[in-house]
Amino acid sequence: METAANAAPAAVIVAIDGPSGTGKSSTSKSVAAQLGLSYLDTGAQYRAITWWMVSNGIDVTDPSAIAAAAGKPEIVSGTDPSAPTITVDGTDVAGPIRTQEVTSKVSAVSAVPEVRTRITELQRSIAKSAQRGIVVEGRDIGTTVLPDADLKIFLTASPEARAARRSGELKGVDVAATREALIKRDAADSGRKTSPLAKADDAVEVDTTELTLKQVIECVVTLIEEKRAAK
Ligand SMILES: Nc1ncnc2c1ncn2[C@@H]1O[C@H](COP(=O)(O)OP(=O)(O)O)[C@@H](O)[C@H]1O
Ligand SMILES: Nc1ccn([C@@H]2O[C@H](COP(=O)(O)OP(=O)(O)O)[C@@H](O)[C@H]2O)c(=O)n1
Repeated sequence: METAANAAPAAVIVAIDGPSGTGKSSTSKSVAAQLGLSYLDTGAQYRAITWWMVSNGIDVTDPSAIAAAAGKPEIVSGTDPSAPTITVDGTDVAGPIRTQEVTSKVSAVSAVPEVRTRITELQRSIAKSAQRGIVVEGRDIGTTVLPDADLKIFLTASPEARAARRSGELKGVDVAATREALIKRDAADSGRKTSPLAKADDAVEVDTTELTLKQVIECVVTLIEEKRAAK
């Protein structure tokens, strides 16, 4: 039998939200790997359902067509932070979900309430089954998906820093065009009626503009360790 002295630490649920390019994915993966937690990229799930809609000829400018199809694809997320996976109906879509086409259409699909209800249920069930705890990153995790999370972080950074980071990844893509596309997507994600991108009242805001990725990771690990110690 385990005693209090050698018992495994209690499962910890961490929500990391914020706009594109603030460092959510890199921070969440690294923190989860360091602390032995699971990891869930909820943006990848919205991208996956968008990829399926586009691939199946659904008109993504028509919310009723999106709503009618929202229950059809089966989306499965692998939660190992060192090798996260995403499949749709058994097909690995990790590459196709990152195309410009999917990126430009994902905000319209993710704004449809039927899509959000379905994906939110999936996210809650994944978080519940993570025995050691999980880091979940997205836009509405602290506000809507996991309002009882042990720790909520809201990452921000200037549009210039975010655009420079993103265009550094997408080789050859212009920084100014990337900045405009990011600002447009932020506005759509923040302005939608159902669970918009927003900071939860009890989230810790971290501005990453002037921080290195290593500093952001250290900051989040420290906050989690403080929460665990207080549990
Ligand atoms: N603090 C930081 N300083 C510099 N580059 C960063 C920082 N945080 C993340 N990056 C880089 O910016 C890019 C976008 O980061 P990512 O974690 O994918 O952001 P998000 O998930 O919020 O969109 C990646 O190439 C990542 O390595
Ligand atoms: N919890 C979430 C996560 C993502 N999303 C949507 O999914 C899109 C892609 O999210 P992402 O995290 O992959 O975006 P990037 O930060 O990689 O650019 C966002 O622009 C939102 O429209 C959402 O609505 N809710």
